[in-house]
Amino acid sequence: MEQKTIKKIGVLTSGGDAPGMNAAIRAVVRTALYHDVSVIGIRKGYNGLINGEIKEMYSKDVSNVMNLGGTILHTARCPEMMTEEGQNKAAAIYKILGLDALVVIGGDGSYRGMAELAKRGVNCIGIPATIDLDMNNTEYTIGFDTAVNTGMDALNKLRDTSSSHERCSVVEVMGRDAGYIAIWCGMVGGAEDVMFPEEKGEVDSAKVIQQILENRSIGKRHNLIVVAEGVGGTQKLAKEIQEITGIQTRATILGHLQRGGSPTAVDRMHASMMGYHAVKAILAGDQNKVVAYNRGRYEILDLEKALKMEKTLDREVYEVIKILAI
Ligand SMILES: Nc1ncnc2c1ncn2[C@@H]1O[C@H](COP(=O)(O)OP(=O)(O)OP(=O)(O)O)[C@@H](O)[C@H]1O
Ligand SMILES: O=P(O)(O)OC[C@H]1O[C@](O)(CO)[C@@H](O)[C@@H]1O
Ligand SMILES: [Mg+2]
Repeated sequence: MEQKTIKKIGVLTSGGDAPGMNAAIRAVVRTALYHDVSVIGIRKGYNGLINGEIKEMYSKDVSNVMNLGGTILHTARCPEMMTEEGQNKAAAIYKILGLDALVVIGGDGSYRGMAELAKRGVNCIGIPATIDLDMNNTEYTIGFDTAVNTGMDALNKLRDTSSSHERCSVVEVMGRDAGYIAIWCGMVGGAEDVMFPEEKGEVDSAKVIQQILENRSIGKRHNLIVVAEGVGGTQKLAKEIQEITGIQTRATILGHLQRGGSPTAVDRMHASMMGYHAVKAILAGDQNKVVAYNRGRYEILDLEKALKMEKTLDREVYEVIKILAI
């Protein structure tokens, strides 16, 4: 079959913003322009596609963005894209714009949106970007490293004050459905315990309180507990710890702080390489693929297969956190 010449592609960012998205946009735009392919930037994720909020992008549009958090294309959660009507509209606009491919930079939900578009004749290429790291087909997602470094920095600061007052500090990090940020922050911040959504029935405040008391009995003068957003009840847990143990306890919810900030070198590197590989895949004639990073290499996987892959949170890290916390 004769390969179609690629002349014009679209790019959008979708779901929660993630530090490094701008570096990925830059790489997509500049790799495409280098190969004489024009690029249409679509604003506010799938919303912008449905409403035709677009702008042609030139090299200068991605100058000085590598170091910026957030996304210069803006992003959104788009309820309309969850409906057939919205999906049909998005696919129709893609065709009206005369795009040969659409690069979607986003998380697992954004990939599910891509699968709907693929069914309607849109050639989608995904770049994994979410601070949550909860994508089954790739060992890395853009934004995770920056978010964990932000969490670590906060834990360092909270350690200063909680050790000075000999208090317990309960810190809530992001992750509604996934505990990767919590587990990593727990390890690199030296927490005594971590509560994460994948524990399901096992999330147990009595166990955490028991651990705090044991650690105090062996001479620890302060405590640091990390809770993932998906577990919730952080304020309540802090109150319970204080009431039962008599130890002054403070709760801190880091919230959206973890989504912002200048991307780390790790995020800039992955974003640049993934953006480059996405465009190279389009030029090679690939249809409905995603870029992934596994076993130290960048890969191009089938979108359908990628969505069916499974990944489980590595509990070994959690076990090590517990061993190192004594
Ligand atoms: N099943 C689906 N069908 C069609 N579109 C979807 C589907 N799931 C999600 N989307 C679209 O993708 C958008 C982004 O998804 P979501 O809000 O889950 O964020 P994400 O891409 O997983 O990123 P993050 O988790 O980092 O915020 C949704 O707002 C919606 O427009
Ligand atoms: O910004 P929103 O829409 O409140 O979403 C928050 C969610 O987004 C994430 O930050 C991922 O982007 C999750 O960790 C969090 O649960
Ligand atoms: Mg997600």
